[in-house]
Parts: sequence; structure tokens; C-alpha cells
Amino acid sequence: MPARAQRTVDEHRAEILAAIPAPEAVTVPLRDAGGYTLAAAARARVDGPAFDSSAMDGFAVHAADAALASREAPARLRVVADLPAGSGSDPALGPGEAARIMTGAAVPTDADAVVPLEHTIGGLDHTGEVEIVRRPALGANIRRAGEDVRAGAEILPAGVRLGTLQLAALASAGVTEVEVAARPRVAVISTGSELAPAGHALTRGHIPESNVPLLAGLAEQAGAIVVHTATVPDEVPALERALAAAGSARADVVITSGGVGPGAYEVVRIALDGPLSFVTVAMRPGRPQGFGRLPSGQLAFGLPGTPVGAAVSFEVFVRPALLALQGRAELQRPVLRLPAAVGWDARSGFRRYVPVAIDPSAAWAVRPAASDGHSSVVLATTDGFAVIPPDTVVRPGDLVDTILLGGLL
Ligand SMILES: Nc1nc2c(c(=O)[nH]1)N[C@H]1C(S)=C(S)[C@@H](COP(=O)(O)OP(=O)(O)OC[C@H]3O[C@@H](n4cnc5c(N)ncnc54)[C@H](O)[C@@H]3O)O[C@H]1N2
Ligand code: MOO
Repeated sequence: MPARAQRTVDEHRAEILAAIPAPEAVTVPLRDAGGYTLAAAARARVDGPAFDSSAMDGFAVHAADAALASREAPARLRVVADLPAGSGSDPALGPGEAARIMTGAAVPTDADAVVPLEHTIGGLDHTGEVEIVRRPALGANIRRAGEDVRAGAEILPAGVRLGTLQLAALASAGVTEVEVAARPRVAVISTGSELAPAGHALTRGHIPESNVPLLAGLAEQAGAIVVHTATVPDEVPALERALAAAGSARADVVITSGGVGPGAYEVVRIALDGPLSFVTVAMRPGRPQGFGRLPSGQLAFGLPGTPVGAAVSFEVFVRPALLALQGRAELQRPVLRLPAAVGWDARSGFRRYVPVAIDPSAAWAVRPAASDGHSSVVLATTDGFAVIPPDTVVRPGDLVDTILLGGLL
């Protein structure tokens, strides 16, 4: 077997990112835009507030009419209009006149202050009069048109993911549709003659398949649409049929798991050597990696089959690529320096990515999620991956770089 190229994590990721094409922009209604990444800056369509609006339930007045008002000597004003929120009317207010007004209603053009209910007596009944017991400052309790944001102002730059808070902010700025990057279409193919997909009986030599739900779910969390999944045995024709089906499903990206090791039945490496380069990355898990472009044009990742290795490989290589395909400004998750709750020996000659549980009630201390880092069930309690430099023994209390996964937040 030819010697394989050795490279660092950063070198491999840089090669992947260099192959990522510019995102394709599409326009979608704001109500459907959750999870998409903005392809262009989103700007306010309207002033916020759109009109001078009342910040209090109370009375819109001429401030001068109540300039001497006090509890001992209230100013007495005639209530000539009633302005619930949503009212379109703009009543004229002569000297000595006030309008009852609710929070969020447009302040009459003639008024220059709103007196809150707490500083008034009466006015809610039908006497037609209200007493002001504290003098309002000029402009009091009026939120001026455009005070928060002006029409045309940038609310969010290109490259930002639209979460719920961002969608609400855009809605409040009158935005009804946004230009976003198309979601990458992803196919996930797991390989291994030992794999029994959910619902299939387990016979000797077979194990439950878990990388399809793992990688498909992670791809969706990274903003992709999963258009095809398959589990195939270690046979080249079966893999080729699955790749053809991924092509028919118009996948942009194909992610395979397994079949990249040095063994005898390494179906992905056998079938795709050439279009993909198979390399060894100085990391554990996730050492063997395949990446390239299939003859049909799709970007393809050949990830190792061990479920923890597949999860780490996705995090380190595939997720940044999927985000780059969406033009995302930030391709990395937050890396926190967190204290180790326990010591552990991470010596291996490679950078280690250790699945860790994080304890938010103990200074966010990290501990390996399981004693055996390769068992897939460690993923059940994994909150992050500690990134441990080569040949490191971690002692209790040491600060370790930890990639924070989404689950705790
Ligand atoms: N002689 C050597 N053997 C191995 C080496 C090596 O350098 N020399 N490297 C090891 C490393 S590191 C890795 S990683 C694996 C890479 O192997 P593959 O990517 O070909 O993975 P498989 O052999 O197909 O599977 C490995 C392991 O994971 C289980 N698996 C695979 N796919 C799934 C799935 N979809 N769901 C659940 N579990 C899965 C599989 O049953 C194996 O136990 O090679 C090492 N060997
Ligand atoms: O690279 Mo393998 O994923 O170390 O276990």
C-alpha cells in the first residue's frame, strides 16, 4: 500500500475550505427563514417606531398646560379623544385639552408629552375631565419615530444565522422576506457489512447502525437538508448504487462513514480513491479521512466509521464546510477554556478530541464522558469535545480548550 500523506487538522480543513464554492442566494419569506444564513445584509423596511408612539397608558397633553401641576394644585384638562393602540386618528388638541391614550398608540401631532395614569386623577369615567398631579417634562413618555432604527439601517450583516431572536428583530423592522444562502443538500451513506439499520434483526457479527442518524442529524443542525440516506454493505456495487441515488436526489454533498481504514474490505477507499484523496490527519479519533469531489460534481467526505470518530470528524471538517457553503461568517463553534474535574492521560502522539461532559453547577468543569473514548454510547453524555495537544497528561484543575456543542445551551 502506498504511504499516505500525513497532515495537521488545520491543513486538512484548509484544503476542504478552499474547495467550497460561493453560496447560492435565494429569497425566502421571513416566516420560513429560520435556520438559514443571510446572503445579504438585512435592512429595516420601516422606521422603528414607525410613528411617535406612547410609552405609557395615560393622557397625551400639551406639556405647557400642566407646567404648574402638583398634587396640591392639579391641572384640570378636558378629555376630547380616546386613543387605543392601533387607532389611526390624530385628534386636534386645543389649549387645555388632552387625549386618553394607551401604550403603543400614535401620539397626536398636537401633543408634546404623555402623562402616565399614575400621575392623574379621573379621566377614565365619563366626566370628560382629568386632573394632572405632576408636571410632565417636554416629550415625556413619547417614543419618537425612528428612535430605535431608521428605515434602511442594517439590522444584521450577511453571514449570520437566522435564529428565533433574529427573526423577531427583522419582523419588528418590517422585513417580510430575506435573501439567504440555499441550504446544502446532503446525502449520508454508512458502509459496513456488519451494520443492521433500525428495525433489522441483529444476528451474530452484526451491530446496530448509528452513523446515519448521527451524521444526518448533525448535518441538519448545521443548516443542511438531508436528501438521501443509505446503509450499504462493504461491496463496491452497493456503494455505487447509493452514490447514484444521492446524485438522483440532487445532493450537493455526500458524507460516507466507514471503509477508509487500511484493512482488506475498505469499500469507500477502494471505490473512490482518485476522485477523493485519502489522508491521515494527526488527530485521534478521526485519523483516516477522505475528501474530494465525485465525478458527478458533489463534494464528498469519507469519514471513519467509529461513531465517535465520525462525530469528531463531522465537527472538525464537515460542519465548517457546510457552514462555508452557506456563507456563514463564523465557521467554528465557541472554544471555552474550562477546568478539568478529574485528571486523565491523553498521551497519544496526536491531538486528541475527547468527548467530555460539562458540569454547569461546578464551574463548568469537564470530565471525559466515558472511560473508553471509542464507545459510541459516550455520545449520550457528550456536551463538548476537549481538544488536548499531543502527549498531554491532564491534571485536575488544568484549563482545557473545549469545543462547546449546542446541547447545553
Ligand atoms: N491495522 C490498522 N487498523 C486500523 C487502523 C490502523 O491504522 N491500522 N486505524 C484504526 C482507526 S484509527 C480507525 S478510525 C478505523 C477506520 O476504519 P473505517 O473507517 O474503515 O471504519 P470501519 O472499519 O468500517 O468501522 C470501524 C468501527 O466502527 C463501527 N462502525 C462503522 N460504521 C458504523 C455505523 N454506521 N454505525 C455504528 N458503528 C459503525 C464498526 O463496526 C467498527 O467497529 O480503523 C482502525 N483500524
Ligand atoms: O482515527 Mo480513529 O477514528 O482514531 O479511531
